[in-house]
Amino acid sequence: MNYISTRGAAPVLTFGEAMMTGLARDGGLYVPETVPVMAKAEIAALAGLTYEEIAFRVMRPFLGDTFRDDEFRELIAKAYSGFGHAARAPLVQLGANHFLLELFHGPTLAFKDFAMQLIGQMMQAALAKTGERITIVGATSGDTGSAAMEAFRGLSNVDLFILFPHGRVSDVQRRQMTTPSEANVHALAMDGDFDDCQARVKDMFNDFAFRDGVRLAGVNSINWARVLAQVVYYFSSAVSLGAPERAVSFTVPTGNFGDIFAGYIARKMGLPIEQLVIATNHNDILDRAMRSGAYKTDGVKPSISPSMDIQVSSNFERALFDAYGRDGGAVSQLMAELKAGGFAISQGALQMLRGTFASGRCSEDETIATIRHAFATTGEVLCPHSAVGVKVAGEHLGAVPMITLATAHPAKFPDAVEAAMGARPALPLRMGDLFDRPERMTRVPNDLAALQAVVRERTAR
Ligand SMILES: Cc1ncc(COP(=O)(O)O)c(C=O)c1O
Ligand SMILES: N[C@@H](CCOP(=O)(O)O)C(=O)O
Repeated sequence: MNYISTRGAAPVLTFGEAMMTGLARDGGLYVPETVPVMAKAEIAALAGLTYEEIAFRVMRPFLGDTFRDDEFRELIAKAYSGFGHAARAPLVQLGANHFLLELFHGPTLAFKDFAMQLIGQMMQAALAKTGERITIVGATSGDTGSAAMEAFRGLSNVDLFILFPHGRVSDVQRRQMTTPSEANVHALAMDGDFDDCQARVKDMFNDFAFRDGVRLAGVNSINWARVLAQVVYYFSSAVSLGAPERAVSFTVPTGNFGDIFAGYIARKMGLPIEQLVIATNHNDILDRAMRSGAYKTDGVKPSISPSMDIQVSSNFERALFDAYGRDGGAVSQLMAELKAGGFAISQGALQMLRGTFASGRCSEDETIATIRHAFATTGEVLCPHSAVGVKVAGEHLGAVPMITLATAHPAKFPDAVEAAMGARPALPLRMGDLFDRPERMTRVPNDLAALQAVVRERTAR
């Protein structure tokens, strides 16, 4: 299985190489050259299997010979052993034909744990074979960072730096990143918004002297392995509702487009998905682009669903690559225009995107109202991101079951939940002392050279 860049000018890599490389050297994102298709009988055979076994069967065809089968099974087992629910990703019913996929039972209470716990295991296994030491730099609007800290803290061959927008993540998210005491993890509170953090991470990858000097790797969803691990729960939830005999639809709270792109891959693999609905908060660039055909940034607006406060939606590039007939030159041109503020999607590409994704947006007031309504009618306490999904899903219900992804635990965002319900959800017992632990973080400017200096200084030995 080969991996190629969305900009068409980087070396073709294996799965293992793409995982350790992160951003392609031409600035693009790696995607599989071809997507393996599962036969209907193979999908049907997933029903009733453990989450771990489904994960093995769904991901195995993408891996080539990076891991032996027994080794990969063991990595999967270790990755999900710390989850607080036997089903890993349980479904609960919200309405007649509407289900919620709870993706927040991992160690840091967000869907990021599904991929981050596995990539942590896979990277450790790969590094143990080569004896290498790497530096991971990641950008976060709150959840990727905490999940990465949990997955990589204490490892002797990894230094992890997480850039988060200062003052724009919830207190729980910040503390999840600033309270790990292990010396190999570093929380950097940067001036700016998430888009700035993500842009600086990509700048570091595009500075080859720096990149090669510190042996830079990435665990944002620029890393294909992150997207791949997220494909699994589309399969596990769909088969439990009758796929492949019965089609299902998904609504996905969306920011960086990684999670919904995983759904797109599941559909290409043969999973019968009727609708794939993008749900945005008031940072609605994706919804606007789908409606108007113009992808134009207009500044990140803080919201009560802060993890989705994103305008430059990294993985949209992967969808554009397919929408433009896998023309890397065309994608490079669009990304150059994006740096200057935006681009117009061609008619042909727009037609493909509209045929593939539906979309909707949810205002701040609607988010609050949805949390309140879901609790009153079902007893389910939604986090604000999941509420964005539930509200938009409500506009797309049809004959087939709709599955809305619940991407984080409500206790990560107690202020929004309290505003809706008048009560603050409690953190799980194992995290009960989060607010008593000492914090450790470094304030950094939105400046590439200054950030590189911090990374170099702390990785020098
Ligand atoms: C809680 C939560 N919901 C939704 C999203 C959006 O996911 P994606 O960036 O994959 O679109 C994020 C951030 O990624 C998140 O942390
Ligand atoms: N919402 C994310 C933003 C980064 O997304 P990623 O999937 O590319 O890592 C976060 O919580 O950090």
